[in-house]
Amino acid sequence: MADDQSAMNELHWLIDMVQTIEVGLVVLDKDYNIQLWNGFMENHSGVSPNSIKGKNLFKQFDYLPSKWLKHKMESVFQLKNRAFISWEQRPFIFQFKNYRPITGRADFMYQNVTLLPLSSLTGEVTHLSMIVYDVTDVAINKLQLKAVNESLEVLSQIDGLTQLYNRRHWQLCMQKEFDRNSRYGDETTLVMLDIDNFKLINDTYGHQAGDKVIQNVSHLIKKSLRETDCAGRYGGEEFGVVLANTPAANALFFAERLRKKVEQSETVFDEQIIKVTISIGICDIQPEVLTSEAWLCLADQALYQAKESGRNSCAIHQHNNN
Ligand SMILES: Nc1nc2c(ncn2[C@@H]2O[C@H](COP(=O)(O)OP(=O)(O)OP(=O)(O)O)[C@@H](O)[C@H]2O)c(=O)[nH]1
Repeated sequence: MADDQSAMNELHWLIDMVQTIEVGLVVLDKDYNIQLWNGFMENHSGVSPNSIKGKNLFKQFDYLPSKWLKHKMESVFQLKNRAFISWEQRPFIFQFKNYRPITGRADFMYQNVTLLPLSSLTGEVTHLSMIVYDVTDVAINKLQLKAVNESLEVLSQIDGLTQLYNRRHWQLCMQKEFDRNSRYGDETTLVMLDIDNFKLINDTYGHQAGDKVIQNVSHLIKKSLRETDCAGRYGGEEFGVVLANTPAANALFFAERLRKKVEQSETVFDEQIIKVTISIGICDIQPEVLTSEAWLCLADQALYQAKESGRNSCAIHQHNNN
């Protein structure tokens, strides 16, 4: 008798907690009919448990991304696994207003949602539970930080993906070297390089894999530099390196070393090994090169030549006086 009383108490407490907890709890049957709708869901939707019990979730909330969400729910039923939906994937599932004072600027409640299979006494998954977490504070903080970082990054000289100089800053750097060369006649060489058949990498492995390849090549470039060299990401998968105090013949050593390093390296993405090669164009400054733009153009022509000769190779621009 005492045990019964205690069990009843426990059940009562549990029900009380389910109703008052600051987390949304919904139980659905296999036809997506609502079997449980706790106090959190009632408070934020304005719909009471009594009025919604037995109703179809997707008919009741026609804004829900039904195809996508049903697909996720189906997999929970079939695989008997949990599924998670992060606010970064979709800011919210339920359109609830945000009432939090600190993050008052958010128009809606950001949510993380867990889908949980619920088994019957026979072990069969007959229902699933949606657990809805209000993560507005975390999301707003993260978004604000991201916005600040983004504006700082735009202002800075560094390319976000590769951590090399961005195009704008690299071009300034190249211009400075060109001017210095005009004044002091130092030997300076420009090296332009480009990942071969990069479109194919993106098409085969996806853009994220492509980004990782770009990062890997950038890393190898960085490791090959001396302190006085200046490397930047000129375009998507094209890079420029200004080698100060280096004649073209020596730049070829640098270029060949880098070409081989890239050829031998591997980028691992999603357990797949991706191998790439690069083509390289080299151009030093001779009297006929009158501007930094012309210098860049000649190095680019040499790069084109390297591509034409079958890729994975280096080409030096031959000046008319040579
Ligand atoms: N993943 C990724 N791809 C990029 C980025 N920037 C540019 N690309 C892609 O790089 C590819 C460059 O392709 P193309 O210019 O045709 O050259 P390619 O396929 O490398 O061929 P070759 O240069 O002739 O060897 C394009 O598909 C761009 O979309 C980036 O930041 N990340």
